[in-house]
Amino acid sequence: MVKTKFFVDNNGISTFVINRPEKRNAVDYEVMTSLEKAISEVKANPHIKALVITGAGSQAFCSGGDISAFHALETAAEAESMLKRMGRILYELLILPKPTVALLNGTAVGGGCEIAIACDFRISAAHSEFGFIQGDLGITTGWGGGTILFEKLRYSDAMEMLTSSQIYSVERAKQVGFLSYVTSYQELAMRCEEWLLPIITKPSAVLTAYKQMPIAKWSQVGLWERMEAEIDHCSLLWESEEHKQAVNNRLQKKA
Ligand SMILES: CC[C@H](C(=O)O)C(=O)SCCNC(=O)CCNC(=O)[C@H](O)C(C)(C)COP(=O)(O)OP(=O)(O)OC[C@H]1O[C@@H](n2cnc3c(N)ncnc32)[C@H](O)[C@@H]1OP(=O)(O)O
Repeated sequence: MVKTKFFVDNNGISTFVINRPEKRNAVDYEVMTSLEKAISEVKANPHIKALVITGAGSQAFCSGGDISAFHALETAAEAESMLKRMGRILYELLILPKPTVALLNGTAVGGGCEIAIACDFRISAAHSEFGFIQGDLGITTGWGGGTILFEKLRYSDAMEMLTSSQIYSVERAKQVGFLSYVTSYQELAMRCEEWLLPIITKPSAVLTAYKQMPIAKWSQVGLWERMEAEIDHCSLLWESEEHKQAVNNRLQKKA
């Protein structure tokens, strides 16, 4: 089964699907490569007006990094190589000069929440749940998502989401500003198109000019450099006994 899908509809709305429902749409190196290519295509193709990222099935949007693929990374240097690769992909997603939507078809945890916060908008099915669970694994966010969250949510709400590692319902996630809109799973795709149509019918130059406003600010405040610092912190914690134990516990649960 192909791990990702990418297609463009007649309105110029492109959709990237993480197609690993059997692994709750976990991100491995192949998914990273496909997402990198999709973002480049959206950026370069003038006929593409927007990018929607979603997951296959109804159980998960994305469960973050693929534990089976990444648990072999032992040293800080090995971890940093993976984390920085995905961190750069999420930075390119963040600064993409076209509207981006995380279409939350189900649960998003760990790096799944980091992908979601890198998008302009988050539209969720009513049953989805969200959690920056990295803290429970003895690490921090490691794809730059914590740094981005502090840019998009109120300080105290971002700090609570990150440090508590709690699982948020759609109601609580909407209340803290993590979600843009909530609808039924059945109407998710239709509501997403309704959301985007009044935006993508504006001239591309208008949309690009608006996106350049936060991009300029992020450049001035060194957002990428701050994301790199987050990645460095996560890399160092990757070697901790707490992280190793948490991952082994998770893998043993599977066994
Ligand atoms: C900086 C990013 C950072 C990193 O890269 O380390 C992270 O993303 S850290 C966070 C890593 N992710 C997790 O720890 C999430 C682990 N998964 C879960 O908590 C649950 O699976 C959940 C809540 C996403 C869904 O729960 P549900 O009960 O619906 O499913 P199961 O737990 O029974 O899992 C079904 C099936 O999927 C496999 N699975 C789920 N998540 C992952 C994952 N992240 N990597 C690899 N595989 C995953 C799970 O092992 C089961 O497979 P099976 O072969 O059927 O046992």
